[in-house]
Amino acid sequence: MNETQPLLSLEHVRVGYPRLDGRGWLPIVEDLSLSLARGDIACLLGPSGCGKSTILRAICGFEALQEGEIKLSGKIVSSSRIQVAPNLRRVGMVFQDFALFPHLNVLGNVIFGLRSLPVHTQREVGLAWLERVSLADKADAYPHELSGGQQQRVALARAMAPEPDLILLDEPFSSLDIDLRERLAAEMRDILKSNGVTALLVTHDQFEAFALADHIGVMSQGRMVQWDTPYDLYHEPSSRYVADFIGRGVFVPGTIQEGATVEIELGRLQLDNDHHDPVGTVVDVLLRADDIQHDDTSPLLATVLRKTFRGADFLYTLRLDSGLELVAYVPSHHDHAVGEKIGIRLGVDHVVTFPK
Ligand SMILES: Nc1ncnc2c1ncn2[C@@H]1O[C@H](COP(=O)(O)OP(=O)(O)OP(=O)(O)O)[C@@H](O)[C@H]1O
Repeated sequence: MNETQPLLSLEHVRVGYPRLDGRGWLPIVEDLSLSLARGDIACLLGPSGCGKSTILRAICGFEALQEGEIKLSGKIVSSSRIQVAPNLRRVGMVFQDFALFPHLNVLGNVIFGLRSLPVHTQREVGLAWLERVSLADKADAYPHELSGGQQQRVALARAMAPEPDLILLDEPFSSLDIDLRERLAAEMRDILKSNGVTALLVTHDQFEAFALADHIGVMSQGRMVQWDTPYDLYHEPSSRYVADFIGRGVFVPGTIQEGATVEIELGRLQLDNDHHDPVGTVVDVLLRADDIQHDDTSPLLATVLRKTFRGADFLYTLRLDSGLELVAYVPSHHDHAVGEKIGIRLGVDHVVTFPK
């Protein structure tokens, strides 16, 4: 096994579905490349219909490629000419609806993919997996007797028991309530990491992606627009699309000034050393909700236009006298009324600009 070789790589992959009128193909995934190291957890994030599930299906071997290649451990498993059967790929899949077998008990579900092993080994492996997902006491229960979160963990154990090289998870938490989702996302990361499993997950919930993934790929209309760590995706979005899609924020106009700074209505901000726009260039500056801080002593006042209670904080939408609108996370004990003026100041750590 070559340790430096990616476990999964997609190179210029193109997938389409036949058009209903029979005239050619409807392009769904276009020129998509990505690579995943052994033990990494990655997440595809993007709006509904951008082709995330189609990519998972292509990696599993359920969809053929029109162009490009998919390699697992360096070996081509899909191309326009090669299509290795799904059951020979050593890829496990957890679907959105878990798809547990209702007539099998929990242990029966988990050992479903182990039929080539002796019966006592199947049982041993199955029980060990139930232990890992904290469901050892539910081995004899049937799926309908379990909560959504428990069913989800059975589905995960079932997919992991045959020790696939790669596990694919298609919106595994989408049918669960929000508290459970957050907890399970963290649990899932621990289970995957402690077992050294490589995983690719699809979601359209960015917080789920942040909680789980080492790398996130943001997609738009079948293309990968940025493949990065969660931190860099948030702090260094490469396009307006990504900046808009990830986190809350607004774009405010600014002008590049001497000394690698940018002047915006709220003050002057220091740019990174690698910023090369000439002085006088008009740009848009990304101001995240966490770049605006509430400060009662600040002379800079903004009117509260809207507020959303989020538990620990409020998301305030604010308007300056000039009409410029901003968003700000403010600790929730600062409970100001809509229409009230509050003091704010800039607390930008890393300035991101985009061409106007
Ligand atoms: N079997 C199919 N035949 C024709 N079109 C399909 C088929 N499956 C999916 N599509 C279309 O392909 C596009 C991408 O679908 P896909 O399920 O990959 O998107 P997604 O990003 O996973 O969306 P969501 O987040 O809503 O699940 C959609 O426009 C969908 O209607």
